[in-house]
Amino acid sequence: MVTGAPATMLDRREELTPMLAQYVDVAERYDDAVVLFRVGDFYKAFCEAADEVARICELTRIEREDSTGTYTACGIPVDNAPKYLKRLLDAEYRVAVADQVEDPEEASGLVERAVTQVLTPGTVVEEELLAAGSNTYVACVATAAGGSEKESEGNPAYGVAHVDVSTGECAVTAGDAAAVDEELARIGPAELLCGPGVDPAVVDGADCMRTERDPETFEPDAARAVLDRYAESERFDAAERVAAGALLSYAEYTQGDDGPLEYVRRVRRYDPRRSLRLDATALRGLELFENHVGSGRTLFDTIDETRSALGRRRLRAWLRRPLVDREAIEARHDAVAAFAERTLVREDVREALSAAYDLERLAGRISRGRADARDLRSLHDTLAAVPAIRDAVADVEALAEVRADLDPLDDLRELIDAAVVEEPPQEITDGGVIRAGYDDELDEVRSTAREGREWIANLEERERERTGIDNLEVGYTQVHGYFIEVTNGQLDRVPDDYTRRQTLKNSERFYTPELKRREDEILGAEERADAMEYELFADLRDRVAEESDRIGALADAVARVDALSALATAAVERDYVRPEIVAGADATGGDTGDNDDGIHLKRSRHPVVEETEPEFVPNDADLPRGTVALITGPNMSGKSTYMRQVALAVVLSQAGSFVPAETARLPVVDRVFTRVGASDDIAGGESTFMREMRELTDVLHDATGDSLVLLDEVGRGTSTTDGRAIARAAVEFLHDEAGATTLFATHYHELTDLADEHDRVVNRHFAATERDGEVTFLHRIREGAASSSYGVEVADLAGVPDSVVARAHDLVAADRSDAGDRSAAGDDTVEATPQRTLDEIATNGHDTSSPPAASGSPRHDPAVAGLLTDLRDLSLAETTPLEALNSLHEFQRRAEEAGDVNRDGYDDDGAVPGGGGQ
Ligand SMILES: Nc1ncnc2c1ncn2[C@@H]1O[C@H](COP(=O)(O)OP(=O)(O)OP(=O)(O)O)[C@@H](O)[C@H]1O
Repeated sequence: MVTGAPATMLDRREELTPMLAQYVDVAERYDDAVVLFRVGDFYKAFCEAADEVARICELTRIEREDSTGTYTACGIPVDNAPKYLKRLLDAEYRVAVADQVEDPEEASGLVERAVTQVLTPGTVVEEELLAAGSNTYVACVATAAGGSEKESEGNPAYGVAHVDVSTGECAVTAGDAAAVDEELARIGPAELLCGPGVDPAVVDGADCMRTERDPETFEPDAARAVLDRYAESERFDAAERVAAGALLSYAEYTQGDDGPLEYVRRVRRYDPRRSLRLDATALRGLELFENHVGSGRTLFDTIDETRSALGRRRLRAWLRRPLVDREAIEARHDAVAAFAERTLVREDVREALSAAYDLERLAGRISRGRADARDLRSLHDTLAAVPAIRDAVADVEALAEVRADLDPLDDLRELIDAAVVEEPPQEITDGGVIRAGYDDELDEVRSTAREGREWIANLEERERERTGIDNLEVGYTQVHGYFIEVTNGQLDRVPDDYTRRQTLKNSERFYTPELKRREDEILGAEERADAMEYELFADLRDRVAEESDRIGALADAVARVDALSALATAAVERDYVRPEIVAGADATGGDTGDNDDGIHLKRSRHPVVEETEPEFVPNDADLPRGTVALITGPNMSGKSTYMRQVALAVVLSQAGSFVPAETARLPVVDRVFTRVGASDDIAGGESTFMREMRELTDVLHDATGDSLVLLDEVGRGTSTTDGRAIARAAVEFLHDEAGATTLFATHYHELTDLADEHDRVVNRHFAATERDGEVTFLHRIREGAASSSYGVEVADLAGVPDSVVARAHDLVAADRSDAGDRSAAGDDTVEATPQRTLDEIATNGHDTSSPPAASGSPRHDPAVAGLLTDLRDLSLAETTPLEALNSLHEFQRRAEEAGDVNRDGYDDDGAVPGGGGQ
């Protein structure tokens, strides 16, 4: 990274021109950033920095020459800066913008320049660089003592703070290492600061830019001094104080170090346990906001019917932190129901919301003194939309609370309307912003200018009359100002009071003393009017900024209305039902009633899959509290989808939404745990199995009787024996110790006998049918355990060569009949299902010419048994196609050796490398 002052300039510092010396001074002070230096209409970088900026922004470098020699420069046009700034931020650069801080025309000598802001990925405020519907956060993790000593007894080890500099939202919490990981996953910061003493492993999961700060800003006293400017420091834990203080000091630094950020109006302290806990694994596994496979659609995309950026951010926050307070959940359901039942109210509100601008970010720009006249007009237009929203919800009792908060701020709206013209220009320094009638003095100055212009407009006619020169003309040029033009033929009629101004080929231009006086008057008046307008505007902006608390409260209400009406729209359009929240259930520790307080869904659907699956099959879920449901069934039969849809119903319900089902009775869950397939892709440096075990550890440590646990094929990353043992032990623990409601999808059919020994373990399975040799998945959940997994059929569907499929069928059939023998002998109990067994399916429609299994057949040979075990244990997820072929080749060889092979009919294409004895 090329930051700070270019080395080549430092080397010859004494020789630099004053401007470049100024550049080097600034660049030295901001040595962690690339400095963009305002020169005329460009932001410039020089020497090495110029090379880097040119490379990243794809701009041309130019060679400059001055008295001190040649150097390279690169300029970003000021008018088009955001586009290039974005590229620099994307390349993980911090950008210090050094602006001219005095008027170049008034400067004597070198114009003074200073860094007015430091742009970083987490602290940008430029509208063009921000995603409208999501927040951009910078977060900070710090220890209580700023790293100089270990945290004091009993207090949480880490503080985690985050701030959105564009809206001023700032919050802080504290917790242990696991809580930090979970919070960072929920916050999803664009940039992260870490205090000294923070174990790097703690913040390992955050995938964002890291920013180094001076360790001094994490000193408890220094941090407290900063936090004091924003909040009552005593309210916070020691670690929270350090995290919030250091973070706000960084936020101030990025905004030009002008002192406290007015628009950070409060520092909210929160307890993550007051919301449904979803850690990084759950957020990913349930695909709430990210989905890298399949359709790429997420739950949020599916239900996002918001009309404003404000509402979109709110809905996102609701989904990220669903509630655990039953009353609060029901209050949201009441409001959503009210909107859902009243189509007209909903439509009126949504139409009015469409006119709303992003109040939070407008308020931020106004407080920062960055708002232009158009921003104030946008605020006006948004305020003007509020009465319509209020009127629409007037008679709806469930919306009374939010209605009360919808203060249209009439005084502010009227003030802006009286002051600012309807369509103001972008620039606030060139006049044309303030309405006539707003300020007497301005009106007078303007009328002086107007009268002057009128006097000039009539001058031509008056002078023609006075001089008798018929073709005399009055005109104006930028350079020479007003003039009276007389053609050469008429020059002898020019009166004495005309003074020559300019000679042209066929004419002369003159002025009179009165014309000169008027001209000065007009120009002076216009200049004064512009300056007065700017002052009046800045004053108006300050007055509006003083109301930022009220604007903030209104923004909050508008965001709520938008999110609630969006949830209602999603519910109506997608046929969701209001969940009944089970009495007595309250994950905050309230009484948890009787056995009936579990999850009960009738004909539930997966909200995202049903959008793309034209014939989605709804399924019931009846899971009394503490039930452990073992779900078996073929691959691709719908197990994962089912488990996720149950969890999504819970998440949606607690976020305040209705749920995709015919009826729903749901408890309040404290935490959703997942160990589902998605993490396989992101195992990173760890083995898949290690990752799986880590996730399982979290579940087993933290799940409670109020938790919902989804486990998908736990144990498959290791050998069958170990995997099965781990899976069984985990189920027993969840049932006996944690008491968590659990959905456990597994291919270990042996586990299904757990239902015989444990009260709350139940077996469910997904069935498939077979017609004309083809397997059809019914996607329907049934009582009992599945008999087999149809993995071979799925291999067939996926296009595995016929010979391999046929051979696999044979091997499975052999293994099955083997198991059947054992089962008959009483050493393996598999609950039978009404479905046909795989053996039947496998041998029906495929030319499996292996001999029928019988006691004493070669399959009982230890060599064959070993072969079968190895075949089963082969982890396909971790095997490359080439390795698979080699393994297959090896299996064939061993099978042949065992003398139990009938390869006729399997060798059609002889595709095995090395020939395998063909
Ligand atoms: N209820 C349903 N109705 C219609 N289609 C469904 C249903 N459930 C799942 N599907 C479809 O079946 C496919 C497989 O589903 P899913 O991934 O849930 O199966 P699975 O049993 O978990 O498979 P595996 O054991 O291989 O992980 C999905 O892509 C989905 O499109």
